[in-house]
Amino acid sequence: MLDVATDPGADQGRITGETLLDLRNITLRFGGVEAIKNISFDIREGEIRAIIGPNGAGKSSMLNVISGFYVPQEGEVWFNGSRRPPMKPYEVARQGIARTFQNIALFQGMTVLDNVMTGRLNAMNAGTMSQALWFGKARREEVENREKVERVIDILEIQHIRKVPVGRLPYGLKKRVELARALAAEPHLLLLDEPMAGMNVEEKEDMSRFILDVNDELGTTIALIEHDMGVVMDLSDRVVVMDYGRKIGDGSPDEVRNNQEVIDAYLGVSHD
Ligand SMILES: Nc1ncnc2c1ncn2[C@@H]1O[C@H](COP(=O)(O)OP(=O)(O)OP(=O)(O)O)[C@@H](O)[C@H]1O
Repeated sequence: MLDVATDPGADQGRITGETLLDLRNITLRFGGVEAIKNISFDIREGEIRAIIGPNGAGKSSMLNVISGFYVPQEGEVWFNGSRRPPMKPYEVARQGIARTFQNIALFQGMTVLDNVMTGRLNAMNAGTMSQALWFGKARREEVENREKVERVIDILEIQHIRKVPVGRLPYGLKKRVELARALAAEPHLLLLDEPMAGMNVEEKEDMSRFILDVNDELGTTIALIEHDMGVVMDLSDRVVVMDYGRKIGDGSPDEVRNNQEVIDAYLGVSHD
């Protein structure tokens, strides 16, 4: 049994598990620009991990390394205890890493339910022929897919809009549908790129609550980039801070809040 006092993953009274993702000495360059400079940090099973830093710090680049959109020139990515070879983003997704984007990327003309169902495409295995004939494995899979999608719809409280085309929804709800679609894939690790960007206070509160519910009820490990410091400090178990491609802080929200280099580079400047 895990012990809060002795378990290395216990931060601020919350127990998190073994290392799920381990980034070791990652360096990423775009021509002459070094977007990530020799950065190492890990993400533990079950935690909410924030990546913060001023504009241009390299946060999105880091998320893109994790999701396989960029392959770093140097360093190693370890996932679930194995070193990950260079992979295409769809292969990374199959390994159980899902993401949302800064700008909403949904099918605007399709209903909420259909959009969320597209999140399960990777998980569908039955052959085209049996799907066409609608029997056996394909039928069982369809029922199972619907059940999983319904659970996500339930947790994110979007039942009332399931038949509504996404294009007709307000911004905050669209972001929630995007979260639902990523979750429909049942990821081990969910990457959220600025999930609160462009939201009003009420929408941010809702989204924070849903992120906590997802982490709590589905046990999903979450890594997120976020600019709103109040949200970051409230939600996260641990925070990594980047500045000009370097890591300048890493620890609990309290540790990061009191780190002088972080205060100088970021918090002290724009978030007094
Ligand atoms: N595809 C690319 N080609 C060339 N340079 C890039 C590319 N993507 C990012 N960069 C550069 O890498 C650096 C880090 O950018 P990145 O977008 O990762 O920062 P960020 O912390 O996510 O910034 P923001 O908070 O503004 O989104 C910047 O100097 C940026 O101009």
